Amino acid sequence: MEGVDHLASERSRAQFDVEEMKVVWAGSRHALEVSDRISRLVASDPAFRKDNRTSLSRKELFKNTLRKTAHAWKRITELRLSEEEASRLRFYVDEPAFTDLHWGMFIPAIKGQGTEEQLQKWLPLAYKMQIIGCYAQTELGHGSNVQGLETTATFDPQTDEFIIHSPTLTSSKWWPGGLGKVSTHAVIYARLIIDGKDYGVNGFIVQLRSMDDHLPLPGITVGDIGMKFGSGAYNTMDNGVLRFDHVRIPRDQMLMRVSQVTREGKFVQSNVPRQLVYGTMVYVRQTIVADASCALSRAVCIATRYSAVRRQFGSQNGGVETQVIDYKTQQSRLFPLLASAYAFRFVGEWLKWLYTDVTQRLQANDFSTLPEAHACTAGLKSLTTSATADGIEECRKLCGGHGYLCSSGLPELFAVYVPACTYEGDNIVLLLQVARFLMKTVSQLGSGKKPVGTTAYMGRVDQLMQCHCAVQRAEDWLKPSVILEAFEARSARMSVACAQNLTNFANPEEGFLELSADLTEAAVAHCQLIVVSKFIEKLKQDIPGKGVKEQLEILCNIYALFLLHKHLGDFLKTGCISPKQASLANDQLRSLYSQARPNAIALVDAFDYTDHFLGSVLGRYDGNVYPKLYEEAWKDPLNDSVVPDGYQEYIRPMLKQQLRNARL
Ligand SMILES: CCCCCCCC/C=C\CCCCCCCCCCCCCCCC(=O)SCCNC(=O)CCNC(=O)[C@H](O)C(C)(C)COP(=O)(O)OP(=O)(O)OC[C@H]1O[C@@H](n2cnc3c(N)ncnc32)[C@H](O)[C@@H]1OP(=O)(O)O
Ligand SMILES: Cc1cc2nc3c(=O)[nH]c(=O)nc-3n(C[C@H](O)[C@H](O)[C@H](O)COP(=O)(O)OP(=O)(O)OC[C@H]3O[C@@H](n4cnc5c(N)ncnc54)[C@H](O)[C@@H]3O)c2cc1C
Repeated sequence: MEGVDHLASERSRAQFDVEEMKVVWAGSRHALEVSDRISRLVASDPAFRKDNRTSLSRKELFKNTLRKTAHAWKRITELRLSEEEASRLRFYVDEPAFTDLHWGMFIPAIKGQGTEEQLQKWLPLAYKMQIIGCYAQTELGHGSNVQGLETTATFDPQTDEFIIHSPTLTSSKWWPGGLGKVSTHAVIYARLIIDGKDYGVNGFIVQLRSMDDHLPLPGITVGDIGMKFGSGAYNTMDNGVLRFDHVRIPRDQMLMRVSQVTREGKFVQSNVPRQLVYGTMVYVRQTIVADASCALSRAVCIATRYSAVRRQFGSQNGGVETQVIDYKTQQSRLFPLLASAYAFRFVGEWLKWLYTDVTQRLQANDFSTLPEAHACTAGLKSLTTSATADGIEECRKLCGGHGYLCSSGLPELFAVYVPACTYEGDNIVLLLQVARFLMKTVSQLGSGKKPVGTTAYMGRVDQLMQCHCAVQRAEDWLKPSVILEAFEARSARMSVACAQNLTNFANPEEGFLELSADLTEAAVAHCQLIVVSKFIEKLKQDIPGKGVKEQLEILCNIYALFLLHKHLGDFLKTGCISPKQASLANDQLRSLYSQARPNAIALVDAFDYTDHFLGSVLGRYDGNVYPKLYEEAWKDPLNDSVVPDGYQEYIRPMLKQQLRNARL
């Protein structure tokens, strides 16, 4: 039935003001207005149609993305959209494209690592898209180990140029998005060689293709690396391969904020830390955390709406069957994901603040918070993307068989999202970075250096090593101070245990390798503490709107107690809580699920996603799932003809053969 809201009765049960929750989710009333307006603009523009993506060939798909990108850019310039509006437009168009790397990495790399003159020369061209750039760091042989990159940039004092060269097959640049078919320029990471001496990896701006006919410039071999996981999905992106054969670039195309090479070929290290060469990754990891809440909330929105529509079993005397959302098992799988989406939203907001703060400090030559910013962005990128990728797959299963159909929107969402666990730093490699930071923090505890920021709790390590959880009744688990202490004690005890175990090794690096699995678990505990504590901090703010804060408190408690339940081994092993307290936490969690139940649909409505953006028959706002699923099936190209192509060649002869055999 068109026009009927099948979820109306669900919506009428909400105990809070959904419009106010939309403001909280968007970040501000202004952000909500922008999001709302731009999402409708995209949804109403046929050029941004995306329901045919999974059935296009790679070539059609890619050309389609080029068309959409050109159209998007035209609309952005015609409507004079602000940076905020353009970035919302990119979000709602919902298609990975070379522009992501141009705006998301190429420009930030120049901004972060270029000198004033370099910014003035390159940024205006890039902002007007008169050049298109990508970020070419990873090679066939090395991705995680950036110091292992093999591409060389050798200074030639005769001509005042660098010679960019790929000395081996494994030095071929491999993966950069936008490189394969589109980019005219790239920020290339290469080993700087002067007079035979290796000065490590630095960034260089290199032109790749002619501005006249788009052909690769002399000495450059470039192409796409081939089809990736899933249909549609990330195949809209031209991830590329690139080789250099002694390509010359002027000296002033080395990004020289961190280190410089003079006309005489002298290497000069600025007073900024070398780690700033890795600065673009810090920036992008922070955006990836914010994006995790978007991808997870989208999957959760689909699974929640569908779980309220879907009925199985439980019919009494011929009455209606039970909505699957009413099963406690469904709630215990779905509601923690709903809570995680909100948790990641708020930690993403906080991380954006942290990044802005560190950037301002860097501009004033204060580098003190860079290690903390690196550890937080690396750890939270790892934690949130792993949880989101797993969460999307769980949402698919929560939708039963229909979740496996492309029309549910979940397979493509998973395929697009899952590489986030690998790109911008493999999630395990990033956790090991956090672990190094934690071990350093623990080792400095005795030195009088007070830990600050997200490790400030380590300053109370003596108390945290001995404290006893005060929970006696299930309701005690609702106290933020109780939750915080349990998470802080767990994290501190796990880090201290690793640090103590490391002392058993004569060689600390050997010890680090041997204990790396334990170290990643300590890093996860620390990152989960950050997410929980930032959710709790958010609730200390003034949050207007009837019932809004109460719902967020329920979600915060679900998030924390779900983690406690999932990682019970950690909490029990480190003696932070007793088995009895664990069981009380579980009782409380069940009660929280019951409290979340009547609000579930409204809590996903607060994401304010259009049906166009969700791209899911199961997640439709009106819940009119079955007629639309039925309709969608008939649109499949296989149903263009009643009798399939190939019948005459393959089916008919087989059937005839069976008939002959039967007669024999
Ligand atoms: C179709 C329609 C379109 C419409 C469009 C219209 C137009 C749109 C307009 C606007 C739109 C705007 C859109 C924007 C969209 C943005 C989206 C962006 C999406 C991006 C997608 C992502 C793609 C993926 C890209 C990549 O993957 S790039 C490659 C990333 N590679 C890695 O991450 C490599 C991982 N490895 C490492 O990071 C390091 O090598 C290592 C693991 C850290 C090891 O380093 P090293 O060998 O040096 O070792 P250590 O000894 O461990 O470290 C030395 C010290 O350095 C410290 N450290 C390390 N890293 C950092 C760091 N990053 N920052 C600071 N410090 C760091 C470390 O802690 C050590 O310190 P110490 O004190 O202990 O010595
Ligand atoms: C879709 C996509 C887009 C990308 N876009 C870009 C781009 O635009 N530009 C760019 O430069 N790159 C890009 N990349 C490359 C990406 O950044 C790397 O693939 C990523 O950093 C992982 O590195 P790797 O492939 O070398 O993995 P590897 O490091 O080879 O990982 C393989 C396995 O080894 C493990 N491992 C590695 N090192 C350690 C260690 N020290 N301790 C324990 N375990 C370890 C990992 O956990 C993993 O399980 C992209 C990749 C993908 C998938």
